[in-house]
Amino acid sequence: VNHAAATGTGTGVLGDTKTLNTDSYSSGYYLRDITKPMYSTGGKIETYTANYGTALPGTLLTDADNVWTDRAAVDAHYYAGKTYDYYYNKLGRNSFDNRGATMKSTVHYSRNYNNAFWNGTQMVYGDGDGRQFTSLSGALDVVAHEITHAVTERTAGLVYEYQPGALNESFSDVLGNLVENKNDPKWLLGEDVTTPGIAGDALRSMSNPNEYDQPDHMNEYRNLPNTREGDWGGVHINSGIPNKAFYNFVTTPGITKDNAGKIWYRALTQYLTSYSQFVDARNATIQAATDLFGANSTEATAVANAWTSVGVV
Ligand SMILES: Cc1cccc(C(=O)O)c1OC(=O)C1CC1
Ligand SMILES: [Zn+2]
Repeated sequence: VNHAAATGTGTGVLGDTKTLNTDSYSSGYYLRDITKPMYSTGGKIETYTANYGTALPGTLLTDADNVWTDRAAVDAHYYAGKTYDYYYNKLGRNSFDNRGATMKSTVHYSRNYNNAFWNGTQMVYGDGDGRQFTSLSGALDVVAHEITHAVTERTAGLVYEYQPGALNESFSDVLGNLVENKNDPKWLLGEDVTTPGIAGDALRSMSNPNEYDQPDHMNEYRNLPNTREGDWGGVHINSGIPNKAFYNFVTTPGITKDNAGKIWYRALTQYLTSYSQFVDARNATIQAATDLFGANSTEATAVANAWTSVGVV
């Protein structure tokens, strides 16, 4: 059966209408995007449902008339495509492995599941419990955050504990917001899917980490145990420090989001390694800015000042 690219429409988690890249087959459509450059070597974007179970990847979603009503699936698919586009067009990376690997997402994972994760092979999204979260694929910053965990795993390999783990989390928050590209002065994370009953809140804030109980300076670094209860040494807590450094950098006059993304991406993929500490991230981002814009450039100077401002010297 020959595959042909088709254009469908779908309703997203927040009730919005989106145009979807789908794949037509004999008697219907697959939720499969075969329009990306990676398709030249077989790479696709595919979206599955776990049907509220935990077997992965579950079932590839199909539809008879190319009008898609599974809201979590619509957003997982559409936002994975947007994330692919950012990495390819802005950073020259071809999927998470830079070799055009197929990007698989599964929605409706388990029940009332307040979590989203990269499991080493694919993205997985819960539907939330309707109080803490709504379906987690409903936010582009969340989807790009998860896909960036895959990029980090394939490049720097920052281990998910203590300072390297907090850097791992921070790079996902940074790229999550750069891909989402909202005019959000607070650079929030997860604002579209957290507490559907409460407006204006989020999981984290890069402009003011303290607002969500994260440190924003080394003198507030939290020494936590490398356990589940200790958030693996505080990877989602101490990430406030590199997050604040990035915020201070990207809001410096003369610094553009695109150039900030290029610098952070170059540091992640060319200089950082498994056990890099915050000070290594300082040096890696200064070196990346120097490589791209010169030693005394506005960028290189602003990067150094940003890390100094959060006590990483
Ligand atoms: C919701 C959630 C729970 C646990 C881990 C993560 C994780 O991926 O680290 C997670 O997703 C996020 O943090 C995204 C950015 C909002
Ligand atoms: Zn994460």
